Amino acid sequence: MSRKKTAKGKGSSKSPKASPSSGRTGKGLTAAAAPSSGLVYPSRPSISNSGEFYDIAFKVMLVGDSGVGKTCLLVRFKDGAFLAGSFISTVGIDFRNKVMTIDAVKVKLQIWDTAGQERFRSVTHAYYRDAHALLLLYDVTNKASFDNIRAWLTEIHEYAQQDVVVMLLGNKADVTHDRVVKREEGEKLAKEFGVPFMETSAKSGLNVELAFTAVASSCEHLLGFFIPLLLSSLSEPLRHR
Ligand SMILES: Nc1nc2c(ncn2[C@@H]2O[C@H](COP(=O)(O)OP(=O)(O)OP(=O)(O)O)[C@@H](O)[C@H]2O)c(=O)[nH]1
Ligand SMILES: [Mg+2]
Repeated sequence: MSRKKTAKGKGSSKSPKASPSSGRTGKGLTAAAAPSSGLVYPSRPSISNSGEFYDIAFKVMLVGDSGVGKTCLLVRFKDGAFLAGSFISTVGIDFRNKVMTIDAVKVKLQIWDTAGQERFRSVTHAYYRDAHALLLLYDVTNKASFDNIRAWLTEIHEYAQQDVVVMLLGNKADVTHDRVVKREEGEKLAKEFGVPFMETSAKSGLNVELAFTAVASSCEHLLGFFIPLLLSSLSEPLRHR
């Protein structure tokens, strides 16, 4: 079943044609982006679409087979809710923003929710280049989605930046009876590829906040690089926060 999903949040793109780099030089930003990373570095705290101030922004992409729970994970993280009911497959690509505070720095995550269906793969490829981090999901109740992780990693290496942060997530960990991929198998695969791993559940909320926090923190190699610049140009209100 495949129905077109409408964008809900203020930060959502209205069509799959939204520019992959739309957050980089978005309205109100004076972005001095790193040439290779595409890091958004406002010269002073900027304001997100939701009206929240932020200091720095990262683009995170959710990728993985259709049905693994990418959209549900994003909705759980953004809205704290679970999309129960019939499966509405994502068409093209969509994004939502969320501002988090990490080490006293307001980090805006622009999270791109991609369509897992093969027919949208070329659309997704165009967005890899600008991503700072990728959350690669499989479904612990779907062996094929786990087996396809190698192919996803190959694709990531082909299209994403070399220093992109990748994290492997085994989603639907709340399901016990239909589980076909053991936690240890996920751990082993992640170890083989040298990426962090955790199991999540968009349904129960297990590790959802943690996964996004971890991925944002892992972007610290970018953040760390820019921190001296960031601190030197912070406006007074932020210093007093
Ligand atoms: N039990 C359980 N079901 C989940 C979980 N996450 C998602 N689902 C269900 O899995 C189905 C697919 O979820 P989606 O989030 O739409 O999957 P997707 O990866 O976005 O799929 P595409 O948009 O086609 O790429 C839906 O029926 C969800 O209700 C979870 O953590 N636990
Ligand atoms: Mg989806």
